Amino acid sequence: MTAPFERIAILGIGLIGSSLARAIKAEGLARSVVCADANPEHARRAESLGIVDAGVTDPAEAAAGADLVMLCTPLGAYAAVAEAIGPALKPGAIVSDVGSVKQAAIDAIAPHLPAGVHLVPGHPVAGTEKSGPDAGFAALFPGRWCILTPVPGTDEAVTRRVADLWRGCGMKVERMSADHHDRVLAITSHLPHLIAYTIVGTATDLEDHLRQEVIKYSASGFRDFTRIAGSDPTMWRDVFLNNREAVLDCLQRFNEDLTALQRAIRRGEGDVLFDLFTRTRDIRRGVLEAKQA
Ligand SMILES: NC(=O)C1=CN([C@@H]2O[C@H](COP(=O)(O)OP(=O)(O)OC[C@H]3O[C@@H](n4cnc5c(N)ncnc54)[C@H](O)[C@@H]3O)[C@@H](O)[C@H]2O)C=CC1
Ligand SMILES: O=C(O)C(=O)Cc1ccc(O)cc1
Repeated sequence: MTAPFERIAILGIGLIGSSLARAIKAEGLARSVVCADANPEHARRAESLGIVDAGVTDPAEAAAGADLVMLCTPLGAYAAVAEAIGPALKPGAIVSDVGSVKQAAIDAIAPHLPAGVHLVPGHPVAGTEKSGPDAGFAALFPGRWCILTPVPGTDEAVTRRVADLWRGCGMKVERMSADHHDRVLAITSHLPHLIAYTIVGTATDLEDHLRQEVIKYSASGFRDFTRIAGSDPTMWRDVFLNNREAVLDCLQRFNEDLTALQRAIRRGEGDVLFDLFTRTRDIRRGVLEAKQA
């Protein structure tokens, strides 16, 4: 059977890039997979793991001749990477990405693409708190959602090729506007990370003797927060800088709700707490049911 792609170039071979490379190899989705990474050790490591056919540091070298170029770097590197690869892209090439914010991704990439090159932004909503090429695994994707945010007017056949790539990795694919994606992810992913960073930071700032106790008696609730707060600082700095408005909007609502809870506790309004906790428990049950479906 012929592979759907001749040559896929993955730019940034960290957690997501290397997971994708592994899945492409495992499922035979391309005849060759190459990567470029600004960190030469990551490019070499990907080669020695056998998950790419060649690993280089120059993104233009990797992108030259590729029919699909997938940006898998932190969002803050997108504009420079897109500028570097623009002149090397072959006519008809598809440029896509995996970034956690979509409107900023489009704004950073689109101006650097020559006419005749297609842009299909995407976001596999699957990940972990780990980073780098050794952290990746092909089983990251099956059963999870991948959201594509093509701009109106994008060639339907091209969008379908990218959707089929992610389906080939085992993902379910959905399409929406970049703006809608960014609002949804602000509340479901970005705010939870901000809260985890904050609570772990607050615990760290406690006086010395209390901090030791926090680590020693860390119950599972706090441990879960430390997992999320252990996520890559560069990646998450870039997420917040690139989804500023939607995150600030969620944060505003969150602060108001937190203040209401604070008042209920101060006033001893147990019914307010009980009602909220009952509603949130129903949501948790719904999440578990959706996972099993
Ligand atoms: N970590 C996660 O759970 C998820 C991350 N994403 C998105 O995937 C992208 C990558 O994230 P991860 O794989 O987690 O990060 P990572 O830190 O594991 O990998 C990023 C890779 O990009 C390389 N890199 C950095 N700047 C570069 C540049 N200018 N040129 C070439 N390579 C460069 C780094 O050396 C590293 O190997 C981000 O845009 C993030 O928003 C999407 C879904 C889940
Ligand atoms: O590790 C976790 O709990 C995550 O939430 C992973 C994750 C991080 C960023 C994304 O854009 C998508 C998924």
